[in-house]
Amino acid sequence: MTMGGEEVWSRVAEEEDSRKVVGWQMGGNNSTRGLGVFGFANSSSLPATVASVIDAGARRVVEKVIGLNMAKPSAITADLPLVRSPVPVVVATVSYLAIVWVWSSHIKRSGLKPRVQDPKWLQCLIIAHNMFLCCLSFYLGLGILTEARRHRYSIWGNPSNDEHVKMGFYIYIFYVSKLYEFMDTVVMLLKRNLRQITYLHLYHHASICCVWWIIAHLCPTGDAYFSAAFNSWVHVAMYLYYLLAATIAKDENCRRKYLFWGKYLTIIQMIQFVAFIAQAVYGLLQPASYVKHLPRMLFCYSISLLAFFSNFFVTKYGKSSHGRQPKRLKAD
Ligand SMILES: CC(C)(COP(=O)(O)OP(=O)(O)OC[C@H]1O[C@@H](n2cnc3c(N)ncnc32)[C@H](O)[C@@H]1OP(=O)(O)O)[C@@H](O)C(=O)NCCC(=O)NCCSC(=O)CC(=O)O
Repeated sequence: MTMGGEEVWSRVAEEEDSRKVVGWQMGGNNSTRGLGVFGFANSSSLPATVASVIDAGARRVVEKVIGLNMAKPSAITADLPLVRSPVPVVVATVSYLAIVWVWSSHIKRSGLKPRVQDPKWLQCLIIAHNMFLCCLSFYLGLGILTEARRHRYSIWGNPSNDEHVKMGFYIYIFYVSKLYEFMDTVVMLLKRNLRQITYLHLYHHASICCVWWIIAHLCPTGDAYFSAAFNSWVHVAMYLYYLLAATIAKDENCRRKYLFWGKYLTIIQMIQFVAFIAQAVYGLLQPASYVKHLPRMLFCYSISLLAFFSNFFVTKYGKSSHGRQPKRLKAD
């Protein structure tokens, strides 16, 4: 029996499709994953091969290291851009670190000093960026608390619930905003403020979006509300601080007068991490209350951030009473 031309083409297309599907499906066993990779290699699509390897690798890390079950994504966010697969967040994070490394090395090598006066366009950019994040954080902080109240959430111990669609939407936006926050580092680089690009800053910015990808992907409701709401309100204050810092005159008296509260802001940030640690301990003691193994991740992550911020606090505010680093003397 012979096949007609159309039938042959549809067979070929089906095989091609199934090879791609195998490449993206990570629920299968090791041999099917391998097949997926070879499938892409055969169709000579290098980016797709790389993407499938990243996808498989990231899911494996989350499953093996954190112990989460990646086979059960949340129905609310399963098909939303930047959540469906870990590839965008991994690529964005690696590119972010690479760009920061190249750009800051260039600043160092060229001997460029921090700007004494920002040009107008940079001032406008920084003001717009901080205003945007301050308003977005306010919107998210208010929206998440309103939803939590509507669904009668307790402070902790709220299981994930795919019927809380609006809460899932807020957590999704919160996750995407963590990717946008890479702009903070761009601001530091444009100002050539290398003193601000610390291990704390890079660790925080590079890891937080991966942590929130996991939450947005698996459980964007229930107890996720607590950290998202708390952090949003902290960020309202933080971006107000940066907004003020970017608009006031750069002399020491002005900073002392208007930015003295930066120290208290850092303390509030540390209280925030202590609250997350307490929430994680509660989750570890009540394992049925949220997603299994997630409290363990939250615990380790919050401890690491608390350690970084404690070090920042001692370094920045320990030596001087008003919390400024040594003044810059020369213009670039
Ligand atoms: C007081 C803090 C909020 C900020 O500490 P800093 O050392 O950065 O503060 P600073 O006084 O030097 O900041 C003033 C300088 O920042 C510039 N600036 C303005 N807008 C900015 C922005 N969006 N991002 C980065 N810098 C910005 C100003 O123009 C000014 O430059 P110039 O000096 O030239 O005039 C602190 O508590 C803190 O967060 N420290 C960690 C540093 C960090 O990376 N924070 C953000 C992510 S951590 C985070 O977000 C944790 C959390 O989730 O709570």
